[in-house]
Amino acid sequence: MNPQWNDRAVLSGRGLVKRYGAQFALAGVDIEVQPGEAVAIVGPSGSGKTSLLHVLGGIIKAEEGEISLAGQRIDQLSEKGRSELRRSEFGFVFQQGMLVAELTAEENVALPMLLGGTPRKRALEAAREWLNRLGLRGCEGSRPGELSGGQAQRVAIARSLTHRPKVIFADEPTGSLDTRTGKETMDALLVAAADAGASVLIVTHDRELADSLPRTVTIRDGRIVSGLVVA
Ligand SMILES: Nc1ncnc2c1ncn2[C@@H]1O[C@H](COP(=O)(O)OP(=O)(O)OP(=O)(O)O)[C@@H](O)[C@H]1O
Repeated sequence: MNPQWNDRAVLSGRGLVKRYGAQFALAGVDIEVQPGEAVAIVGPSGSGKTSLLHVLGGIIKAEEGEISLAGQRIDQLSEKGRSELRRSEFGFVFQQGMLVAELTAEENVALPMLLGGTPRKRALEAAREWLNRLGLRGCEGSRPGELSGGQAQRVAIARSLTHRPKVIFADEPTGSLDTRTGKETMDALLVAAADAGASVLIVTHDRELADSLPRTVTIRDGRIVSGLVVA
């Protein structure tokens, strides 16, 4: 391991480069996330925010650079290894909850656990507990089409946390909600993540939301221009 890396960081990226043809989505990004830390990632449209989230979360591979999770290199994992990592160590919340329409709220939340081999009864119990923590008691049997936008995002948040991931990656998680519901949903995400001891990386266009987090990283043209250092 590079001796300059901070042992405390739960997630580190060094020299990350991601290209699409001649276009640099990431042009050499260094970033460190501490355990339990909540970090906003802001920047103009097309600056590389989603690319950074996807590279760090193992959804896509960078062409260059090193990524480390709790001190272990993860950037050289195979597709299968990255898929297992995403399922066991990371949680994801997207702008549209991406819930499975045919499944109930509790089945949606239980899904990552079921895929990870947890017995159905135990997975559903844990799912109900998380739904309860996110203020969704009574919605366990509802399907996504029967939920409001804010409720659906809370289900997605519960789903991202049930397997106790080290890091949650959230891409515009409140982008499709009205301001008040967005703020309530964001608060719910931050409280639940803190409860679970997970770090959170949140891509957002919402300045107010970003300012409410302890640390904001600004990215421009694929490079971090501020917020590199932990406050
Ligand atoms: N799949 C892709 N194919 C080609 N180019 C891409 C692809 N994904 C991203 N890019 C390009 O990479 C650059 C960074 O895109 P990215 O989506 O990471 O930015 P962003 O900051 O998340 O943008 P936005 O705020 O609009 O979502 C942009 O120039 C974009 O056009």
